[in-house]
Amino acid sequence: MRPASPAFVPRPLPDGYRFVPLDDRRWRDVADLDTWVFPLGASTDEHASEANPLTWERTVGIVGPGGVEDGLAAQHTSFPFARFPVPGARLASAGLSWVGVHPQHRRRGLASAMIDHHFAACLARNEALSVLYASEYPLYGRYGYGRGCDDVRLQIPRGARLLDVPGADRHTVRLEHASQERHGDMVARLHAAAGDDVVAGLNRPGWAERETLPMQDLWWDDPEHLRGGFETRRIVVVELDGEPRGYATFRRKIVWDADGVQGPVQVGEAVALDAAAARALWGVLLELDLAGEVLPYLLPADDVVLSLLADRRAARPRLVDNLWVRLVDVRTALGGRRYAADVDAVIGVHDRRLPHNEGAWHVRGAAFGPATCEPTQAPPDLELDVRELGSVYLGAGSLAALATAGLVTERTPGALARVGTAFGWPVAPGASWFF
Ligand SMILES: CC(=O)SCCNC(=O)CCNC(=O)[C@H](O)C(C)(C)COP(=O)(O)OP(=O)(O)OC[C@H]1O[C@@H](n2cnc3c(N)ncnc32)[C@H](O)[C@@H]1OP(=O)(O)O
Repeated sequence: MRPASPAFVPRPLPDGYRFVPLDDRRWRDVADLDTWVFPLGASTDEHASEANPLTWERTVGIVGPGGVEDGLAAQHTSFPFARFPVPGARLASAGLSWVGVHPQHRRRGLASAMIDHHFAACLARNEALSVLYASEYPLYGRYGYGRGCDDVRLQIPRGARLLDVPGADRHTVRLEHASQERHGDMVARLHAAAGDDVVAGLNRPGWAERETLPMQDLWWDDPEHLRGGFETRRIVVVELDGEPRGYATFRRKIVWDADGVQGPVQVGEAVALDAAAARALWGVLLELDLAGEVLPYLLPADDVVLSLLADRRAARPRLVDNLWVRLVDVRTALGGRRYAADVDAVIGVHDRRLPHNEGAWHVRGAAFGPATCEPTQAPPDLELDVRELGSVYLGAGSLAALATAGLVTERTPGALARVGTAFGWPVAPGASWFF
């Protein structure tokens, strides 16, 4: 054991600002600030008429010196992921989102105070992790978030050849307008099943489910200003003996030019329960008439389509940062995941913001079995900042690579290889939807 750490004291707001709780009556103010923060092209009225994805008790505003009448100076919310997938397990986590400061009030510490407020709320709710999509890459490292995984974006030429998979041609295909009423349950069921058991009992870390109704409403909402000239959302469902085995949402846009008629097809979320279903699904997506290229995004870095494409290079794969991860409670987070190799190591963690995370942690567990994490006074085998821990936590990233950049220090020879192997995971992490 070691002496208790000093308590976490959230950074205060600048003079004249105060936090305010928000509820349904403030939805228009929240939507209005959102139009200032994210210039999406919707008017306040249009934005306020869209599905409200917020859980109010997790949504906090800031008002400035002018008081409530001046509207909101800043706001943030978080999505409740009670069952967020981490390697081999699930942990209560908070999906931080809607972080925004009115341009009138920027660069005076409002966001920093909000992030501390968020960490305090996570600790009070026993959420060991906070995860997010970063609007701009440099924003969140300073708060201890690490780039937890990448997703892959593709530009697949229409008609690109796919490898044959036995049984694919036994599937039937339905092409329909995507509808929450009609497809909501099927999509939720297949999405969850695809993340739980990617292969032989291995889950996909980061594969966040849309756990609450507001999250589902957010995903299904299809406002015109977010379509960028594309059609309304469509869905392809592949079935075997009448049972859905995969789906993909997509939108098309027609382009008429001197080369003829062609256009992009955006693929929103593509999920299949096995290789044959995936082959059937992508076979349809790549053969849509009047298409030039097919543009899936938010695919995990090991998505099945990458292995099915006969010419992967022609699909011009590009890696983009997906979820960012912050260990708010290192002890629960390190003890709450599983490891891909036996682990028995002391990890020294530096955390300038959350003092209870600072210090040495003894992590023990057998390969793919439950693990424990206890504070210790033993000397660390490895030392790193909590940000680097976030970037390897979901099983992507590499401690060795971070060490080459001086971001991880090996104190016990061999620890980097052993612990780095244990932190990996055979299935690439990634989330399939923006929150
Ligand atoms: C999970 C999500 O919700 S992602 C969405 C984030 N929101 C957006 O991108 C919306 C547009 N931007 C904004 O609303 C604001 O500029 C925010 C939220 C990014 C920052 O708010 P501010 O109140 O100005 O930030 P604050 O004054 O607390 O600055 C914190 C630090 O971040 C830095 N910072 C702020 N904005 C940026 C930026 N766009 N790029 C790089 N650094 C930035 C500041 O320089 C400061 O650095 P320091 O800690 O070294 O002093």
